[in-house]
Amino acid sequence: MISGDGILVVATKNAGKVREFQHAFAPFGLTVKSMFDYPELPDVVEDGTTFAENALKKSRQIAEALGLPVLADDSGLCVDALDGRPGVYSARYAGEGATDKDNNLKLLDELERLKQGEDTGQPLLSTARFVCALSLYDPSTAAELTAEGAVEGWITSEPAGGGGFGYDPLFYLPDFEKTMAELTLDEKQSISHRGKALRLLTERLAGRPLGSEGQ
Ligand SMILES: O=c1nc[nH]c2c1ncn2[C@H]1C[C@H](O)[C@@H](COP(=O)(O)OP(=O)(O)OP(=O)(O)O)O1
Ligand SMILES: [Mg+2]
Repeated sequence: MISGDGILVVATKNAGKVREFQHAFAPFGLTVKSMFDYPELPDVVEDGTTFAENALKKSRQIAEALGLPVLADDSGLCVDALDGRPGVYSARYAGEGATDKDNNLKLLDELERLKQGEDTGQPLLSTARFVCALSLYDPSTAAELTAEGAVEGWITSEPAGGGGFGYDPLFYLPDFEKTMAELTLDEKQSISHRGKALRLLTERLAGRPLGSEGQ
């Protein structure tokens, strides 16, 4: 068990992530708490150069502050036509404090600009992938468990869907003929970067329980 009392703390201030983690952990009888439940804790500065580095920084800082095992997620969108940007800067692509809408507008603007005004009549602008790094850190042993997942898709100039969060309305999945924002929570979890990383993490957790190093 992760914390023994049916509570799992996730070091996030993203309501969309909280919803997805709650959905994923409900079948395990775990209630998810997030940084919305601990407003007194200071923000973690995400100055790592990789998703994994930032995820560890978030899980370790919050776990040490609370004295509990903590899960953190660092994720983002890597767009091929932009050489992998915005990547680890996805949340602040349009600047510090940017909203999802600001970031989506900036992404479409940059990709349209690359076409230099040429109208191809083609809504799919570039291949892209969502990447998610998870870190579960146990402050009592300093043990860290990690997992990464990715999902491939296309950036579309025709946003669609009211589900999900972040760049989901612009992320088109050819197999579904839908954007990520048009999927249900279950569907998104079954194919998403976060869903894949979570399944890997829970497999690794089962194989090597936290708090019992060396087994
Ligand atoms: O499933 C996703 N669907 C759409 N967009 C997504 C997804 N997963 C990450 N993203 C985007 C949102 C944000 O622009 C950035 C994450 O940044 P990231 O720093 O990991 O999260 P955050 O600052 O929103 O919350 P927090 O750090 O408190 O967990 O990538
Ligand atoms: Mg963040």
